Amino acid sequence: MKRPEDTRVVVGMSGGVDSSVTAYLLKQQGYDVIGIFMKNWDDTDEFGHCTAEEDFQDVRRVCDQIGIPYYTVNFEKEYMEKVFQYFLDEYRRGRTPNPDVMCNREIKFGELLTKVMDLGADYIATGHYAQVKFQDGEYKLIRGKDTNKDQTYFLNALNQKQLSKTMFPIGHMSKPEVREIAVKAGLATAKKKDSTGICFIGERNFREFLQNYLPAKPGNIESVDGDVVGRHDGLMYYTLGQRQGLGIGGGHGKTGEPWFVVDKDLERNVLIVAEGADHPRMFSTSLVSTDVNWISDRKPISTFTCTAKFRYRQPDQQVTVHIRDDHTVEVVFDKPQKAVTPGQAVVFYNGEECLGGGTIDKVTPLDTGK
Ligand SMILES: Nc1ncnc2c1ncn2[C@@H]1O[C@H](COP(=O)(O)OP(=O)(O)OP(=O)(O)O)[C@@H](O)[C@H]1O
Repeated sequence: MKRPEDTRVVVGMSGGVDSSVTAYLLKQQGYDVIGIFMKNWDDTDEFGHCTAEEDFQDVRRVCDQIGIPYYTVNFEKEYMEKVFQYFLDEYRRGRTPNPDVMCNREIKFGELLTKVMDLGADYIATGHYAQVKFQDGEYKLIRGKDTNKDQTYFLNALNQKQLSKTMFPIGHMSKPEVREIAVKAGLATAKKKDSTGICFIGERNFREFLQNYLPAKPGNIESVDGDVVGRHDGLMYYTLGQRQGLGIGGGHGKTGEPWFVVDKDLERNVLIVAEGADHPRMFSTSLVSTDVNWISDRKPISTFTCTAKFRYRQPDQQVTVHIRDDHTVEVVFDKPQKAVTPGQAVVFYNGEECLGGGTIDKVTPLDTGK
């Protein structure tokens, strides 16, 4: 084991409070710390205003305060090719993608990690709420201690090589603890608001954003009984389980309850809706994923039980995983699940350990006898 002063750690700094505290703590612990800011997206608006530039100014301030050198790297081209194209392709296929999983695998722990190693670093560190532990001869990805903030869901596509080079220095803390450290240390970002939403969209209107890249194809909205109940302005704007924005009002239905999206018929360009938040058509009993990543090199080879999440922040659900081949699994739910959405990630857990995950490809609807 190298001593901290001989260990170079490059911290991915976003200009937010979490990565600021990450850098601060590592410096306090005596590591040779360097800050690095990635620019992945040009968001300069018509007034020349750019949030990436403001974020970089915050990185600069914090690094000066802590007394560490900092760099900036531009991965706009790589981000466009590896994350944004995938994001658009998934929407084209009528799915609801999760760009954060891809960004972690391809950019933060792909391009950035490679760059960091070029800078002669031993480790990359980020402000993710997750933990890496070396146990039984391998690296394990463990949930962040703050269950409210745990980000292992987005880190499910990492492998042993990436985890062996990764530190999550705030993973054993709660968000209020992290803020308190930032305040006590007087860091420039101590009071900065948390970022929300998909990073390249930011606070912008999602519909307007998507419209710039994908042509919207209007079509019919049909009820589960096949009646036309309205028009939609493009399937990509809707996600399964969604209530608002159907614009069909009441009066068409049988029960007078609000309408919810239960399916998308891509071939006919039809949005299928049903009345009521718990309509049986919204439920499924199993799913298939064809791009599963197992974090351990000792991959499961036969059926096993564990818990899983089908969306971020969902409570864990009990499932049985049937291994079909190296990357394909069928996941059978103990209880029918609501609005399991193709394109989103299914992520597996054994207690506190994240085992890996994949993209939800197909779901089996609950047999409603219809
Ligand atoms: N533009 C960037 N450049 C370098 N590292 C980044 C960048 N964006 C995010 N990261 C790293 O990835 C981590 C998780 O990113 P996420 O977008 O979830 O940020 P966050 O939870 O809001 O954290 P923060 O408060 O640091 O912004 C950050 O803490 C940071 O270490």
